[in-house]
Amino acid sequence: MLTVRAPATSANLGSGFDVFGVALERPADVVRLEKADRVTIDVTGAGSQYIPEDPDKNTVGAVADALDAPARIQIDKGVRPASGLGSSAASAAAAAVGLNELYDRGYTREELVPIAAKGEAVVSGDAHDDNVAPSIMGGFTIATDKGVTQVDADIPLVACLPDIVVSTRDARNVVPETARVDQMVETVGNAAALTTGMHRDDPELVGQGMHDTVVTPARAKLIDGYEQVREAALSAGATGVTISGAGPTVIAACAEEDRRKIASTMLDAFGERGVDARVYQTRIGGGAEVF
Ligand SMILES: Nc1ncnc2c1ncn2[C@@H]1O[C@H](COP(=O)(O)OP(=O)(O)OP(=O)(O)O)[C@@H](O)[C@H]1O
Ligand SMILES: N[C@@H](CCO)C(=O)O
Repeated sequence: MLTVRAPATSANLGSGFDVFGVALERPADVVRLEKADRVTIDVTGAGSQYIPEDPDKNTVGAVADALDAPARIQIDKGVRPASGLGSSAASAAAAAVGLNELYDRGYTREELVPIAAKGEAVVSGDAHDDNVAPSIMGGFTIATDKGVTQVDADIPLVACLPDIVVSTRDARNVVPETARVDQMVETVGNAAALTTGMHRDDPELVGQGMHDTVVTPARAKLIDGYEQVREAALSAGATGVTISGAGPTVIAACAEEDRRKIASTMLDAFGERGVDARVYQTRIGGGAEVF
């Protein structure tokens, strides 16, 4: 029996749509795996009532298939599904890391990323690497079709999850099909600033680089109160605010000393719109751990 803790993640970070991701120190999924003749899945914890236990419909089933590694898999969800915090990816990442070890398959962490992404294809129709990469490798990741570049980074973050459900599938349907050249120029500048900020552990530069005028405004319409929460976080000292993954979580980068105030301000701003929310005071953390 193996136990794996795989962290929640935040993909996109504004300027890095479908490319950037960070591992969060908390929350996380905890997955227990044991060799078996066939794949069985039990799910408990946050939002478990909405998560299928059928191996053909759960992200971990696709990973077990890809690794030819049947197992009894118990998932304790720390990350609510359809949250924008890489819920489905955290389970897939934990299964990939755990089954690789349980069956001694010998893949490196980077090689496990496309295997875990097969789980993401089950739920969103596309195999994105931008959540599974940081959940497996930790830190800040740049996932492209050439592979994954990983940097250990230390940036304080606030992730505020409203009681709204936005599925990745729905959020992808509102992504514009085209962008103007001036928006492309701005995005390149922001993505470069963010990447440099991650190398320097600089929350100002990371926050500046989270600005995005292409995908985020289209998706913000799916999140009641997004603009108010963003404004509130910025006025409380956040260096940058954007939608986490496909939403509805709103994520803010900040200096350590402002984190608590930003967290309560974001909760209040959702509350003023009549939207219940919960908040995680977190930071960029490590990848999946095996116990
Ligand atoms: N192991 C799993 N954990 C969580 N959700 C799962 C799992 N397996 C299948 N699902 C399904 O995946 C869907 C949630 O995935 P989705 O990609 O929409 O959200 P997310 O992973 O929280 O967000 P994002 O990818 O935007 O960060 C739900 O329909 C859920 O039932
Ligand atoms: N990059 C993906 C992350 C969610 O899987 C998106 O924003 O749609």
